[in-house]
Amino acid sequence: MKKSDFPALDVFICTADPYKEPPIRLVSMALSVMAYDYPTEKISVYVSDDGGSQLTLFACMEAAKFASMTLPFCRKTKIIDRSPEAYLASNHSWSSDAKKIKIMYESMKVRVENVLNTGKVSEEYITNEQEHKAFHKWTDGFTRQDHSTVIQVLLESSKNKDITDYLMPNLIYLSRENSKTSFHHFKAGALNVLLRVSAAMTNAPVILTLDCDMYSNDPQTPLHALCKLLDPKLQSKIGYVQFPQMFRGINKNDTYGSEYKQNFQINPMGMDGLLGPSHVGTGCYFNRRVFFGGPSTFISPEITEIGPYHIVDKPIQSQQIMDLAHKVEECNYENNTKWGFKMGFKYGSLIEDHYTGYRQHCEGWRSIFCKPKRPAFLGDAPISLIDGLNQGQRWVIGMMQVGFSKYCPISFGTRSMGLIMGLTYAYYCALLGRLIPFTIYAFLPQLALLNRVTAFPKVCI
Ligand SMILES: O=c1ccn([C@@H]2O[C@H](COP(=O)(O)OP(=O)(O)O[C@H]3O[C@H](CO)[C@@H](O)[C@H](O)[C@H]3O)[C@@H](O)[C@H]2O)c(=O)[nH]1
Ligand SMILES: [Mn+2]
Repeated sequence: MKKSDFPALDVFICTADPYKEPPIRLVSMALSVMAYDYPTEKISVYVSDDGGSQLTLFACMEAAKFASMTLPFCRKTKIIDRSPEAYLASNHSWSSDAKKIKIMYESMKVRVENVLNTGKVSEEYITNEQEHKAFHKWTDGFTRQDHSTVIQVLLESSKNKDITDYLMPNLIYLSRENSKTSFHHFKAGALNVLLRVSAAMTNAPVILTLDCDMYSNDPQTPLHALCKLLDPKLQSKIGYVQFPQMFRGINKNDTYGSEYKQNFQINPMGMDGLLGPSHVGTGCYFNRRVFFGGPSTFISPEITEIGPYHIVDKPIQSQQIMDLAHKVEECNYENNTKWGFKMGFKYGSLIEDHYTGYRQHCEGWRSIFCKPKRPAFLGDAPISLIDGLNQGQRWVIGMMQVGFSKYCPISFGTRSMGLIMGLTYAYYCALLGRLIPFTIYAFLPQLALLNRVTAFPKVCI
């Protein structure tokens, strides 16, 4: 396949709180994707900010400026670590260009962290009229739960060039409209807004979804994914290509079991022999069509321009495109539509990723597991006990919501996907069953000890 025939790629990065998810990490994530070994003008990065924070917008603006220096550097030196944070921490030769990048990165980091510490973007950091206008949207009444839309195009591929006069990717910041009176459906809601806004602006046939607490660890990843996604024998049925979630910074013994090797690496290998791995929320390349009904039952969205077959033929910032993007993003837009139920990411479970992948398998889609030797993405796992427990609790409740819904894997799943695949998903719902032996195990030894009863068989030596 010629490079010019590569499909366009829309990348979604979700963030929700600048204090829990440091914006400098988000910057690394965005830069590592913008520097993919892929035709730059075909990449569009959308950052969804559910925190509605000007601090996050500021970090994205810094990323856009920094990119015009680092993208040519990455192209020239062909370094593998494209996340500046990972590159600067690695062992490599310090050419004068690398030293310059280091100085620039560090001063950017100081600015981003200063803004975070003071809680606002001070005048000295605002460099032009356009930025001024963008930050003016944060009026007094602007709160995280109640605010109007912010869509800010920070880089436009057809206009912005890097310092070597080379095209840049698109970079768009988006904070969806939020109101106390309408329900926002957490990350699933954010992803559905991203699906519609990106359809209005670029409508790439391939979508990559990412969490902000990670970075791309291999610039060849889109090529690995596309080899599978565009396989001519299976293409019409492949919904997504899932990479495993892998982590950095976990201590040697993984004290809190945060690596979840079984869920992220072992089970998907087995499922790959059936209809394919479940979706794990991040590091996943989707065929855009998978969000609009099964492979042979296309569901058309309420506006044809946001359907998967529409070709965008106007510049991103043209009035018509911006009007459409604002319209499909409003918080009441989904009322009386099929979004979240028949279309897009599915609502109804705390683990929208697992549930959406499951429903797509039921609709007849296949998925593929892709685990190259070098981890494609590296993320942060919860490292404190409380965070680990909270995450586990959320996952178990989410699985239970699927198990007790009308789409229960044992009844609905086995009918739609076959017995084994249905049981594979049922296994996840049954995780709650562990509650009983775990609780007994937590209390029984202590009770036995206090009552001087032997709970375990005696060892005969
Ligand atoms: O209202 C919200 C809440 C969360 N997020 C984002 O969703 C992602 C995941 O949230 P996190 O709190 O990090 O949850 P984890 O349990 O660590 O995430 C795992 O589990 C989630 C639910 O199954 C998946 O969505 C994730 O991809 C998967 O990594 C983060 O990037 C958040 O910024 C939003 O965009 N909006
Ligand atoms: Mn996370």
